[in-house]
Amino acid sequence: MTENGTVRAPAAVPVVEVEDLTVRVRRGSTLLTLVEGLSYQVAPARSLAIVGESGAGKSIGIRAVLGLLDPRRFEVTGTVRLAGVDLATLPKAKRRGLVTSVASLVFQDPTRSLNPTMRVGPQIAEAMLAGSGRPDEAAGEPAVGRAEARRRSVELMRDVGIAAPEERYFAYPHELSGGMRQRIVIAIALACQPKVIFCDEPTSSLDVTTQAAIIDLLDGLRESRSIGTVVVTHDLALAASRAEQVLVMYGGQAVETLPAKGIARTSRMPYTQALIRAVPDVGTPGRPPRPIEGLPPDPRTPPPGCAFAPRCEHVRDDCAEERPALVEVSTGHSVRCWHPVAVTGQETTAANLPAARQPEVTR
Ligand SMILES: Nc1ncnc2c1ncn2[C@@H]1O[C@H](COP(=O)(O)OP(=O)(O)OP(=O)(O)O)[C@@H](O)[C@H]1O
Repeated sequence: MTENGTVRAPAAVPVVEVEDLTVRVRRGSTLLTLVEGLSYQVAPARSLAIVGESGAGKSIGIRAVLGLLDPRRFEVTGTVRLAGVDLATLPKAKRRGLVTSVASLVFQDPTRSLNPTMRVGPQIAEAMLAGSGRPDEAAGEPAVGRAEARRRSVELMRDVGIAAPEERYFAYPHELSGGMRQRIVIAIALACQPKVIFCDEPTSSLDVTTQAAIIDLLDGLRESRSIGTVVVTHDLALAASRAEQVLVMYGGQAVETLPAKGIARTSRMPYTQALIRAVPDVGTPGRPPRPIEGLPPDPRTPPPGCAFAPRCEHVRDDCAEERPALVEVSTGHSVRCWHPVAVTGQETTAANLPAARQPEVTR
């Protein structure tokens, strides 16, 4: 209740909340850390892009959230809440059901997600008929029957921009273009009426025009169906132009998280700035992209201090000594860096950070 007596609408429950997610893989008698202390949340109809070079831990991170990693090989710790439910509080059997009813995953390569021997429409209907694809059951209504699943699948095909869906329902995947196949994959992802869709490089196997069309489609669905999206991508330009919040990963950790708007001006982490400089800027032909020199850290030999220090052009002696913590520098903007860089290229002293949030010393 507010001071003038009006009732304030409750804040929407995030569709996904990840807290302190750490993933280790067993290698012989040792455990290698692939993702460490990852935290983020996404509200309904909001979008987060997770960006970073190959091997940063983006894909392993989302697979861990969705419980897709083999527990015999991977050790996953931390908290994952989907639509407000902490997965750890559910018995194993119910956990899978909740994940599949709340979250969907769209992979990079649609040909690998689709069954090549099955017509595309029935693949959507199958997803709907699977246990999680019975949205009416929760409301006490009967489960979807085959005829209804087929009718809804045709509707979904239309919703994802497939023309003449009644005919294409019977097409095999190889009879469709790459963009059409990815639309089918998105229709399958929608079949369970998810609250959040995770997309792992959803457009990198497609040509540029089709990429834009697929991203437009995902944006439209996010708004019209109030679905949260988490998009994993190498493409910082894509992330910055289409997501609301960007989380930059390096060496298995979040190194900067910030609003996407104006990221080129607002970023404070030298790694994010290096990623921005590596993007070809078609608007300024005189300024060629600058690839980041050197290689990301190997999880077998993690550096003792800041993981980016060996490649950072702003590195100082103390950077390689201890690992910096992720520190909030303004609302919605956190940086893991001992000497965050200001927009002008000048380094910010730790004294410029809020006193209670000085980078912690973690050994
Ligand atoms: N199945 C696996 N078993 C063991 N280690 C793995 C496995 N999959 C990935 N890794 C390791 O985990 C780390 C993170 O990989 P991940 O695929 O999450 O990176 P990424 O940021 O998604 O990169 P890319 O964009 O190339 O997919 C890498 O060091 C990788 O070698």
